[in-house]
Parts: sequence; C-alpha cells; structure tokens
Amino acid sequence: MDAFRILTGGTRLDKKRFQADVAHFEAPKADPVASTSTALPSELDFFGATAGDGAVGSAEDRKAKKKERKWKRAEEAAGADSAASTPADYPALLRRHKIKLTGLDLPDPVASVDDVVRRRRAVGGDTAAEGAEVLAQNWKSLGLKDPTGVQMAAWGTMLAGRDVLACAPTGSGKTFSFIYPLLALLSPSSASPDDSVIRPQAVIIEPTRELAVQVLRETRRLAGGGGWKAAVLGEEGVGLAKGKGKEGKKGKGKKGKKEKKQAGEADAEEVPAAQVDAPEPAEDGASGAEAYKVPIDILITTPLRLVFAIKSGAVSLSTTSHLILDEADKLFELNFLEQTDEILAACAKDRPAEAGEIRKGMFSATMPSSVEELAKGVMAGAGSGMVRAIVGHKEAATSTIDQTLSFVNTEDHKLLSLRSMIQGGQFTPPVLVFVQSIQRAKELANELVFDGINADAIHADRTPQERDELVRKFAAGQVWCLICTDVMARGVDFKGVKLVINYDFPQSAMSYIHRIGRTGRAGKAGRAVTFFTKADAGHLKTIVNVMRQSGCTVPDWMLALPNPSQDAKKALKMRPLGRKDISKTLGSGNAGDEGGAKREKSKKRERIMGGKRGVFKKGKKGEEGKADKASESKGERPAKRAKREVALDE
Ligand SMILES: Nc1ncnc2c1ncn2[C@@H]1O[C@H](COP(=O)(O)OP(=O)(O)OP(=O)(O)O)[C@@H](O)[C@H]1O
Repeated sequence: MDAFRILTGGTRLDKKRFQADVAHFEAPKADPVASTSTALPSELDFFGATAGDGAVGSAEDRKAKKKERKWKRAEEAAGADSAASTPADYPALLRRHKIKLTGLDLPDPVASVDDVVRRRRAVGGDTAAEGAEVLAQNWKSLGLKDPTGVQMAAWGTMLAGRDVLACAPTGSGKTFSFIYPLLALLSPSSASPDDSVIRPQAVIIEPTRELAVQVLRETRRLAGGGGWKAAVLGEEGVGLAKGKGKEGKKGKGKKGKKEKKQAGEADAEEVPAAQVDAPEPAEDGASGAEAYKVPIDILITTPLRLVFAIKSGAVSLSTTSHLILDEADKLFELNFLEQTDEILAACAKDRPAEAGEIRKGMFSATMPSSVEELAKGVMAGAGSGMVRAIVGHKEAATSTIDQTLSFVNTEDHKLLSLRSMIQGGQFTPPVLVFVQSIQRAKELANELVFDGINADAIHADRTPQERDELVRKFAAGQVWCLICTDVMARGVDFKGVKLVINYDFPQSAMSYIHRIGRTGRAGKAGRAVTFFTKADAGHLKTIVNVMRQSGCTVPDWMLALPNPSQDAKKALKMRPLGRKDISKTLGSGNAGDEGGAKREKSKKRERIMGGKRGVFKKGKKGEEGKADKASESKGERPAKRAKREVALDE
C-alpha cells in the first residue's frame, strides 16, 4: 500500500540514464531571455523556435545542425534541376530525427518542400513539378517550415513510388506525411461525361468519421489553388444508394439500403459530403451520383462506407493509384479487418494492366508486431518491397508529455482526487478526461457540471451532429473539460490540450499512448495524469513500460513489478474492470447525502442536465457511432467482445 503512494509523486526524466536520447531530444539549456518554446525537442520544433544560427543546443545537436547546413548549401549549389543532394548527409538527417528506415534500396528522406519540387522536376520536368510548387507555396504561407521526421521519411518513400509502413509518435504530423506526397504525385483529373462512378486517384481510410473530416480539413489547408478535388465519402457520395441518381432510382438505392440492414446499419446517419473545391450538384437539379460526375482525386472515407459504395457500384477502385490506411493498426483489428480486406480486394479486381500496381501506405503511432506482419503481407509485392519507417521508439508516448501515475486507492477516492486537482490549480483547461464506458462518461460529466465545471461528455451515444458541436465548442473554449471514451483517443487533433486525465485506467498500452497523445502535440508540452486503484495495480507495469520507453524515470521497485501475463492483458483489452458507478462513489452528489439535501441536489442536477440536453437535438446515429458504441460497451457484452479479440503483443 505505502509503496503505491510513492507513485503519486509522478515522474521525471532521468537524464543520466537516457543520455543518448537527451542529446537528441532535450531542449537547449535554459536561456533566461529565450521564450518557453525553446524547451521543445529539436526534431519536433516545427516552428523553428530553436532553429537559426544563434540557437543553443547540445554539442551533438549543434554538430548535426552544422552538418545539415553544409548539406543544404551543397544541395542549393547542386542546382534546381538536381533531384539528389549530397547523399552522404542523409544518414545524419535520419539520425538527427531518430528515423529508422528498413527495406531494400532505401530511398533518401526529403529535407524540405523545395526538395520535393526538385524531385518532381527531375522525374517529369516542369509539368510534374507544378503541383509540388503550389504545395510548397501553400506550406510556406501556412507558416510551416521543415518537415517532421515522419514527413521526411514518408515523402521520400512515396515520391520514390514505394509502399510505406510508418510508425511515429502522436502529434508528429503523420497526416501531412501522406497528404503532401499524394498531392505532389497526382495531377487534378478531368471529368469524364459518361462516368457516373467515382474513380478516385487516391483513397484514404480513417477509422472514424471525425478523423475523415479532420483529414479533409488538413487536405484543404494544403491543396488550395492546385485544382485537386478531395471529398469525404458520405451518403451523398453513395448517392446511388439513396436513389438520387438515375440509376439509384432503378434499384441500386434499394440494394444499398438492404445491405445496410444486413450489416445492422439501418440507422446510418448521412455524413454531409464535405468537399474541397466542391463539386456542386448540376444546375438541372441532378444530385447524388450526377453531382459526382465531377472527378474526385482524393476520397477520404471510413471502411464501412466505402464497402457499401463499392458494392452499390457508386465507387470503383480498379484504377486507384494510391491507398492510405491511417491508424492502420486499428484497421487491422478484427472489427475492421473484413472491411479492410474487401477494400484491398476491390483495388485488385478488374484492374487494367495500364493502371499498374496500387501503391500503399500505412500509418499509426502504434504498430504491434502481429499487426505489422499482417500489413507486410499486404504490401510485400511492391518493387523492391516496402519501406518501414519508425520514428523514435515504437511503443513509446510522445516525449513532450509529462506523464504521472496517481494512486487513488479505490473508486470512492477518484472524484475526490479530481476535485483536489481542481482546487489545487492543477486542472489547466482545456482538459480531456478518459473513462471506460459511455455510462461513466455521462455520470462524470453530471458530477463536474454539478460542481460548476464547464464540462460535457462525448461518446458514441451522441449523434454525429452533437459530436461535431461539442468538438467545435471545445476547440472554441466554450467547453473546458471534455469527458471522453476511447472513441476520441485516436487521431483527433485538438490544438492546445494541456492536460489529459485517465480517470479510468486504460485497457492497453496502445490505448494509453493514443489517449495521452491528445496533448503534447506538434512539439508543445503537455501533461498526462493516470489514476489507478488497488484493483488496477496488476496492470501498472504495462504503463510503466511505456513511460520508461518515453524517457520518463520511474522508481526501481516499480520497474521490478511483474508484467501482467499475456492472458491477463488480453482479458483486460476485451473487458474493462468492473467499477463502482461514479454516481455512487464518495463525494458524488448522490452519495453520503441526507434527505432533503440529497433531493435538492438531484433536482439541481436534473435542471442542469435538462438544460444541457436541450442544447442538442435528437438524431440518428452514424454508422461509426454504432460501431464505436459497440466497442465502448465492451464490458457489458463479453460474447461480442470476444469476436474483436486480436493478438496484440503489448
Ligand atoms: N511540419 C510541420 N510543422 C508544423 N506543424 C505541423 C507540421 N506537420 C504537422 N503539423 C501540425 O501538427 C499537428 C499534429 O499533426 P497530426 O494530426 O498529423 O499528427 P499525427 O502524427 O497524425 O497524430 P496522431 O497519431 O495523434 O494521429 C497538426 O496540427 C498539424 O497541422
């Protein structure tokens, strides 16, 4: 017991133990005049706060920068038409950014957006370089400077026409790492008047609707003025299935609906087909499929939606040149595997020889080796084979996050601990709080609202519109504290989240890495506090291992804790620990109150929540919402959950 209390002290970076890492990652020595942003590790210092000739850094850092400057000068001297630069310096770049490339005949990483222009020009002259020039211009106008490590590796690999499997920390810019080279490689396509089928040049698969929309937004930021068309596949995109196009009226629409019923998706909510350089419905009133006569260069979608669209004949992937699986490890889990397989099969089906082999890219912050094996099987065929790019440690969290484990004894003490964090000024909004079920999210939100905290809960029980609205409010600072289930753990790029609290202990190392990765993004500092009770203690080592990999120091006795067995890990992943309802714990409005006071409190709570509910209109849940809900309810449905089990080597 006492031993656990020691854990509440949190963690600190053991500079002596991780000397080598510190040399790479640690910020320049404290400079009384410098701004706080100089505390960023150099490879994540996207905005160049530590760059420039006057930057102070470790000897190794200075040496690497000197080499890089020399290499850049040599590259400039090599002239605009040269695709290559001094190859001898690429290894230094890889070392500096902690990029580990494996594969045959490895392509050089890309050092800058101008390097992309040069490479495209070397391949196909001015015409091929046109898109890259637009992108470079947009990149600079966005105030972005050097590409990040994963961008350097993925850009180089994709521009060289190779398949890539990339694993890099949360918030390290993986989205641009595939969007940028895709756009650079694709010329905007022109409409084919009799083509009522969407034949995208590239397809990006995301596990949730929110991520698909977010990726579209990021594409928009880069693509302006280039003539590319990108869209999120929505009900409109499967317009045939809704009977909006001529063919749809004749039957494909019905088929689409039937398929939805079979898949248990009768309530599928229409996702507005958000568009870049939007193809507007034709003026004669045609919509749906008619509208999509306009070609789509990049189609962003969730797996299920794409599978429906392929089956209904609205989308064909037989000429698609690039397929990106974002959050790839998630897409290879059992609940997505079948759909991912169908999509891969659709890329090969009826593929004309002139379309060539489809190029693939897989990206994630976590990549268990069992999943990697599956992925490799899919990518093995390409040219000299795929390139594997790992940035930093594979099973580590982002080094800019200060991670703390906090012992709270029992469920009864969690709410009290949270309150004491709030009262002690350690609760620095915007804050994300993760719990293990929808019910607990609702209960905790009730408690915090009752305490006067500007909090709300986001989970798969809310409609897509409600989720969008909450995300917007959180981003705008109107909601300070968002209580989430694991649905929000992956990929979501909230700017400036300062603190993540794991109110409920995460069910796996992967869940932990993704959850806490909502803070400490793009080189910014962040904090993560994980509550654990006596009941969670058997799984503590799983998180300790991640903390150690991330460069945090942990007491020796804690390192000596036994690892949970593989069976115990699987069991926890399948089903969270049973926990006392938050509303029944000590310190909740419902517990420990007497008579009238209790009734008064619960009336007040009802009033607050009643008002809150009024903010949102009831609506249908989206397909992803349903899938998310199923996975959020894991604890209550062990039989269904068992089907989701996937061998993970965490
Ligand atoms: N080269 C860059 N310079 C500056 N900012 C960048 C750069 N690349 C990406 N960013 C910004 O960094 C943030 C995080 O990027 P992104 O969402 O792509 O991270 P990620 O690696 O995909 O994270 P996750 O694993 O959590 O999905 C975004 O706000 C993005 O705009």
